Amino acid sequence: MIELDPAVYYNPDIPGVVMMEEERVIQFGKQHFCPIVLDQVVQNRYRILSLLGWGGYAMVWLAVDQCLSPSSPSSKYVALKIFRGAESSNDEYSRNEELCLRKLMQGRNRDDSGRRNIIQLLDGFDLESPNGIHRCLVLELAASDFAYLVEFEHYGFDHAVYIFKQCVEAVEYLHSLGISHGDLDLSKFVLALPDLSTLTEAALVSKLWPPPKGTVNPVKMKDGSPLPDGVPESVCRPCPFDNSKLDLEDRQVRLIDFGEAFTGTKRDVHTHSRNTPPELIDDDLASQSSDIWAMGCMLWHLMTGHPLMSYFEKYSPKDRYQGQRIFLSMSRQERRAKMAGILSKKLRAAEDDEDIAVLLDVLLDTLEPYPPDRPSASDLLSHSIFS
Ligand SMILES: Nc1ncnc2c1ncn2[C@@H]1O[C@H](COP(=O)(O)OP(=O)(O)OP(=O)(O)O)[C@@H](O)[C@H]1O
Repeated sequence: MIELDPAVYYNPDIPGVVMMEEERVIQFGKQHFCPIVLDQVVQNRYRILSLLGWGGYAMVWLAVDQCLSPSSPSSKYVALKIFRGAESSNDEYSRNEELCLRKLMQGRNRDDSGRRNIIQLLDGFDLESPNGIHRCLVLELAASDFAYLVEFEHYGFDHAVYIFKQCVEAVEYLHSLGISHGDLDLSKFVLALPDLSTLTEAALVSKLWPPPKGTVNPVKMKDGSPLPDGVPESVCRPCPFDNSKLDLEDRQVRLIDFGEAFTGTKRDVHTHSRNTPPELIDDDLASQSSDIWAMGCMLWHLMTGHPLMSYFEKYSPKDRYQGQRIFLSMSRQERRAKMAGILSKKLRAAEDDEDIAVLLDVLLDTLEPYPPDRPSASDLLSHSIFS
């Protein structure tokens, strides 16, 4: 039998490794990701148990806090969001996220609906590697994000509305403190976990899929030379929680990733392209109303399992905003008719069904082309869809 070499090769030209199964390049080198391996202890305190996920700016790891004291505000198991290396500890992107989270932790009352739907920041520190200074945020640990979950789970109308209401509450809380998220998408809402602190490490890790140790690939150089500084000895794939192994009676939602957040209005905000509002396509200013447009796109995604604008695209578009442009070229009535047809099939209901009518009202209001015509997050909360 031929033995397959499990190694992945570091390519200094990228610089990074290509993760074939994930169809992704993970960059290591100056100002790229921090070289972290499983079982490593970070800050003499957090031992790494698994990779949970990655984005453009950071890798997020599951860790156990080895220095937990009864007075500590932290939890036994946490998520460590470790940013790319920066030249100084004042990196704009990570600072922005941290400052915003700190403001959100301090604002309004602890028990406010909305505040509890924001991921908790527990601590923050700098970590040095040959790749630079990495800001590291210690966050409340959560399960998978909803963009991933809707691929496998179908939510009926009531369940989707229940989840969406929590998303709106989180955004209303943010907006009440003058902050816009700037990058709302289903992938930014994660499922809260029940208290797992009584579990042993082995029991906790058994709730992840795939098992983390099985995803580890050694990293080598093609020519057999030693790895350059800043490249980890091994890489692994994300192993999020497997919902079927969790007790998730009451589905609570948490909003994550405040790297694009801003106050007031802002140009050049990097939204997910499937949720980019018309004002940003036109290179105009983003505002709280831009978040509301994204909420409309998300509500559709949650109800149907697919991004809204993909239903408006024709063939394989070269223009990444083709869906939005076609959507905007239609009148409100034409949009309503097209969306009603799709929703009635997806939700197995008649086009004039009451649930569909109220859902279409929310969708069309949030997706008004002109930003001032969209409702605020607090207007949305008093909509009859939630009553
Ligand atoms: N607190 C958490 N608990 C569990 N998993 C998390 C947590 N925070 C983030 N993740 C996972 O890590 C992934 C990347 O996190 P995040 O979106 O914050 O990174 P990012 O680099 O800022 O992303 P982007 O490039 O989209 O801005 C998420 O999609 C999610 O799967």
